[in-house]
Amino acid sequence: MILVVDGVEFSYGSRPILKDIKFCVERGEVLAILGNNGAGKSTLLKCLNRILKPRRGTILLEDQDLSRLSSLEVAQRLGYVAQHHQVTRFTVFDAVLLGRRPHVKWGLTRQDLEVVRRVLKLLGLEDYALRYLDELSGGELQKVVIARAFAQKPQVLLLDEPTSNLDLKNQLEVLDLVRRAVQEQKIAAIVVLHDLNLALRFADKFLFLKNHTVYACGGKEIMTPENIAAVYGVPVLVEELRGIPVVVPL
Ligand SMILES: Nc1ncnc2c1ncn2[C@@H]1O[C@H](COP(=O)(O)OP(=O)(O)OP(=O)(O)O)[C@@H](O)[C@H]1O
Repeated sequence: MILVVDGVEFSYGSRPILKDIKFCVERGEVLAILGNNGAGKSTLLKCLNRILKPRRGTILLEDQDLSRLSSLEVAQRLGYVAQHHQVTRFTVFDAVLLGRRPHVKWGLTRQDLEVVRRVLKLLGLEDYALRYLDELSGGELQKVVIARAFAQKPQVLLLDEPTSNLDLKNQLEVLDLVRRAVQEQKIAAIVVLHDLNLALRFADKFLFLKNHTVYACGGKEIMTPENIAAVYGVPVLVEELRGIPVVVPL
């Protein structure tokens, strides 16, 4: 297991948001975190990246207690893409280069620049390298922050709604790149998604959050009409279309 979460609890002030959260992720796996607006998905990702400190519970990253790692180790090993992005007057190249910062010792190496070039190419951003972030569209910016997380070469990618600003082609491309990176580099990705069909297409494992806790966690077998209706309050059909399961609201 690359990540084991056991009994995590978190409150904003006296308001409990996460209770007894338990799940694990293996190398080579993409886990989709699913649930209603306000269910606590982003809060959970922030606990996993140590932006927030759980009140209780343990998070093990490759058998090491996350709370005992240095900030540098956290930055080297966990790549986090937030739901909202700050726009700075950086070029795309420099913004992606920032992903290498946790790995830089004395100065940038040729290898760091090469990683950035490769990632820009992978995401189809080569022609944007010298453009400024505040001159990009929402979708272009989203690809840049994903590129930065890729350049970081983390052990676990934590992506909060990475496709929310992307058109259909880019949604499929970006999630396919995440999936390939996870398989090829034997890392893991934990992705918050609202689109159940994208989740079914790209994730290996699914975690439903409901009433502050894990309602269900497992493989495709948990993506049943009963579970989806219970979590989202919407009756649905789950049918196979050319071998791909598709969720259709009724
Ligand atoms: N900084 C904060 N202070 C207090 N409450 C917060 C804070 N951030 C989030 N919350 C509350 O915690 C709950 C969970 O929020 P969170 O953003 O984790 O939900 P989410 O499942 O990611 O939602 P969405 O799907 O809408 O993005 C919500 O009720 C939200 O209002």
